[in-house]
Amino acid sequence: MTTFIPRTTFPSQLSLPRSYFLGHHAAGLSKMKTMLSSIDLIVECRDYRVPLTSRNPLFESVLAGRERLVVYTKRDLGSKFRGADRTREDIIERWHKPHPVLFSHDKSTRDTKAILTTIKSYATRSTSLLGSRIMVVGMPNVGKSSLLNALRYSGTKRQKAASTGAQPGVTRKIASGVKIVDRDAEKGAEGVYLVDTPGVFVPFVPDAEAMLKLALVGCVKDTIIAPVTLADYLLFHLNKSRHRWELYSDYSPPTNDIAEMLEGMCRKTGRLGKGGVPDLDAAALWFIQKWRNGGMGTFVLDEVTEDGLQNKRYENIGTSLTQAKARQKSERVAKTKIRTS
Ligand SMILES: Nc1nc2c(ncn2[C@@H]2O[C@H](COP(=O)(O)OP(=O)(O)OP(=O)(O)O)[C@@H](O)[C@H]2O)c(=O)[nH]1
Repeated sequence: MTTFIPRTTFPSQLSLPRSYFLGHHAAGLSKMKTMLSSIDLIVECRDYRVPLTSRNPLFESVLAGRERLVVYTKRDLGSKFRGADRTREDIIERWHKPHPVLFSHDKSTRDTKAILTTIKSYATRSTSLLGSRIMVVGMPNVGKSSLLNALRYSGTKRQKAASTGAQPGVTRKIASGVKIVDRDAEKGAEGVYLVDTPGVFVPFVPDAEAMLKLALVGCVKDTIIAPVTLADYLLFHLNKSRHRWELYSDYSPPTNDIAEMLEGMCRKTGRLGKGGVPDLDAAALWFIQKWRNGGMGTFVLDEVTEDGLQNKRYENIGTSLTQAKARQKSERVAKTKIRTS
């Protein structure tokens, strides 16, 4: 029997779109900027599975000058159980020292309480008689509204106030503040309000693999990148992960060939078109969704190393739409040259 050797690199994707900076992202960001003077703290959400790639430098440049608390969301999807990946979390904490960072699973009372306690400690420094206002920002679909709902329930026992959804772009406008801590007249403490904002994508993603990661975790609509390409990228990671191929062993033998795996999946799950032809796109979407829901292993897509964040800071990430357009144009020209040479 031949030994299966997983791929160590993913084929380069020259024609992959690298931008998803929509009108409501730009509008939301400029509105956030105008609101800064009334905000005491920014809670910036990043996805636990892509702690480096889901950092949006726009939040640091456009929303500079406010205290910031970084929360790594969807911890349950990147870590087998709470505390299982303590080393990784220690490294992430060191990236941000001396500032605190927190990790969250929106269904974990313990995680939510820890975030609420930290937020309250910032809120006590506010001198406003109207209470303290906190703005939650982050890439699309990273879990901002879910965090808001969890904090509201934990702090006030009130039911959810923000809509959530599996695709990005559910929140399109900046809402008015939602109360997450009631006013306490006896202690003389004013209420704490959380302002939900629309997810904002980076104007330009420097490398194609970063775009694949962001699409896989759901920051980009599923119509932007071909599902089979995305499923192939997931298979690449699955084969490299500690789970290896056990998680898809119902559908195919260990493989680096996405068509072979998806065909097996189509046959097993009945995703067949006319004449029994496997519907690879449908199977690819199902496979991706299953992973996003935690049913295809929990692992992270970014490599977490001590100098990871430091190295990322110097990467040429586009910070303006003009820059993004210029980069896209030069890439188009380069591609045309390759095609015609
Ligand atoms: N497993 C898991 N899923 C989560 C968690 N937090 C949020 N989600 C799910 O992720 C999806 C996106 O959550 P939202 O709260 O709508 O994300 P958002 O950042 O507000 O999205 P935008 O409207 O695009 O800005 C939803 O399907 C949530 O149920 C988490 O901690 N764990």
